Amino acid sequence: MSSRVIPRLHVTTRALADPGTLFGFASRTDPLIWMRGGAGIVGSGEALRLVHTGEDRITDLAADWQSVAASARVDDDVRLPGTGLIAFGTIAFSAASATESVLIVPRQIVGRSGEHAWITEISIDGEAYPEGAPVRTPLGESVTVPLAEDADADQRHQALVRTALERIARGDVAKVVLARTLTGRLPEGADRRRLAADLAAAYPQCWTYAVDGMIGASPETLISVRAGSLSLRVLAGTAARGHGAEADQAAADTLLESRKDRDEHAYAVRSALAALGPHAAGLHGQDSPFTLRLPNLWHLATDISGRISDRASVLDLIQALHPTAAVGGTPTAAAIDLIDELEPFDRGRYAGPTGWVDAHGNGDWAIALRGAQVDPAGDITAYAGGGIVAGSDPASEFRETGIKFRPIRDALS
Ligand SMILES: C=C(O[C@H]1C=CC=C(C(=O)O)[C@@H]1O)C(=O)O
Repeated sequence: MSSRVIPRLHVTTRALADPGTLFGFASRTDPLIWMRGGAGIVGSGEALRLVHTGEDRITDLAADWQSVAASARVDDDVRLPGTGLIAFGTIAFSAASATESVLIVPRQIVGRSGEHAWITEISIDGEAYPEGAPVRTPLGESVTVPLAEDADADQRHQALVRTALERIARGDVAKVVLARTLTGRLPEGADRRRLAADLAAAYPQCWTYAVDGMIGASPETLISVRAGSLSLRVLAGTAARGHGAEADQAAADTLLESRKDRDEHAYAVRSALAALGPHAAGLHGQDSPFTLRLPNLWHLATDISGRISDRASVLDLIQALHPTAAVGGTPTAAAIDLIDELEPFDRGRYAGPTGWVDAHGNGDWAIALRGAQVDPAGDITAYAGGGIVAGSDPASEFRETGIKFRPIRDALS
């Protein structure tokens, strides 16, 4: 499906005195946010929206973006990651999804990184240039929204996991990631920035994202690109935090020694390395995973970095990587077929790529986990899943999804 005609954008970035926290510069109803540890970018307004669906959604967005970048006039006084022409993106997990994959160029972006802060203004060529100072509005109150699940959600998820285990035993797949949903509704007028701000406060080590209603705090870096270098953090394998320091350390140690979790993790690392191989040189990661501590859980994690060998942009690398076995499975095509067969819902942007891209093909993208899609009317669908491999236990898998819902549940309570 194709986007509309590409307009010529005029982009100006200039340095800004310390703007304080950034959330207040985003729009209340449709915030564009990408933050981690107090640094990041927030956008308001919409200069351009590129939209695609289907099998070629990522390559089509990448091609459109190249045209936008090639024709834009950019005056960038700051020249840091996140300055100049930027689009925020959220991409549907599945080629079969009815949900749109989008790149959105805001009218205004306010950003900060360390000591530096900046404002970027974007106009469509020929238009009067937008005026000066960024406008911050106070964040609305947190809201309490119960997220509902069906009475038999536990039994249903366990039945799915058992079916997946049968298919694994039969040799159809070695790993498949299965998810479930919770639903709720934001009260009218609720400030969506508040949800993102609460997630960022509770999970400062995660990427807090908000793009086209997809809002969450993801620990998993799908891919970061900076001037020819790439890096990513692969996560797969999960354990609940223990109560008390000793039990907590024991939980991490058990996770690190768990054969089942190590297998689950290895599939995800292998799929990322295989996807990046044709585009990268000097790829390296740890020989064995480390345990990543988050407020709600432990993950097995591997950091990978390398150099881009073929001038691929961050969007090209997303096309190569998505879906990794952290959210799809192994082998990829058979796992995606199994997900389509077993999960009774369209994943939308859940487990899809979300992040930002600049005019040079740099950017940071996470896998859209630990979040929810909030539609314009306020309907919320939250998603969480887990990797199933030989040896997975259906009851534990259900509990694991419960732990992964905590960020969004807590932010709404
Ligand atoms: C699929 C999810 O998490 C993935 C990322 C980290 C650990 C995972 C796991 O242990 O199953 C999943 O692969 C999710 O949060 O919905």
